[in-house]
Amino acid sequence: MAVDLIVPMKPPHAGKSRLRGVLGAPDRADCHAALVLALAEDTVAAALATPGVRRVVVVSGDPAALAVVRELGAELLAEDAPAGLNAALRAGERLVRADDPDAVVGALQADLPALRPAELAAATAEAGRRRAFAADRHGTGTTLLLSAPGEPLDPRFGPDSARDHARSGAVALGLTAPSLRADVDTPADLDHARLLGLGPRTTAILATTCALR
Ligand SMILES: Nc1nc2c(ncn2[C@@H]2O[C@H](COP(=O)(O)OP(=O)(O)OP(=O)(O)O)[C@@H](O)[C@H]2O)c(=O)[nH]1
Ligand SMILES: C=C(OP(=O)(O)O)C(=O)O
Repeated sequence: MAVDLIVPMKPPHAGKSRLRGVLGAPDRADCHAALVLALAEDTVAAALATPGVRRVVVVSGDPAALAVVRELGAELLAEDAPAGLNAALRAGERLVRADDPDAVVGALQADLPALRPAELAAATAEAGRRRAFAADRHGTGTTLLLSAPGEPLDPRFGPDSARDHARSGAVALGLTAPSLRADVDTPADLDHARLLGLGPRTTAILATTCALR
């Protein structure tokens, strides 16, 4: 069954605060924003390359970031005023359901730079027609939430979202899929994703533009 994915993305200079200073000198805000954008680009590129993924809609309030992911082939939904992650996801869900009320809608985090299309495809296959989620490698956060066909996504991202998605009735996916579970919030997460194999854009930022400190 085809899946329409919503990818929420804060303006790169504002997002991923726990990674601030990991690149360049501590005051290199441009390095930080470039890294956050590269994480999202690699995530979006992998999602677009995944069999069974029909649409990838990026929701953001940052026009420059949206222009970059449009080049990759993503659709865009501009966020007028920041209303939070779950509100951004619900806006994306309304957009895709207007075209196909029976769609399977998914929320995919924008910080999965090691994501492999085969692992994302395996996750959607395991979900089948059930509302389901993939917890992050720590077991506390959520990297992917899928709706049942035509049913509400009901996103509950935030602290301990894996617990909240399970309590709300979503099925916890059991597949290993390490690249799908490797979201990057901290320098340790970035090291972990490097071991799995980063996508080309994040690799380039680390290698050329802003060397690791
Ligand atoms: N469009 C949109 N995306 C959001 C919003 N809040 C968070 N996100 C995105 O949701 C995803 C998960 O959020 P977090 O992992 O907490 O990322 P973050 O807020 O950038 O990170 P920290 O500053 O370290 O907490 C990231 O891809 C964010 O860019 C929001 O208000 N709007
Ligand atoms: C908001 C979330 O992301 P993170 O844990 O990466 O901050 C979440 O997992 O629900």
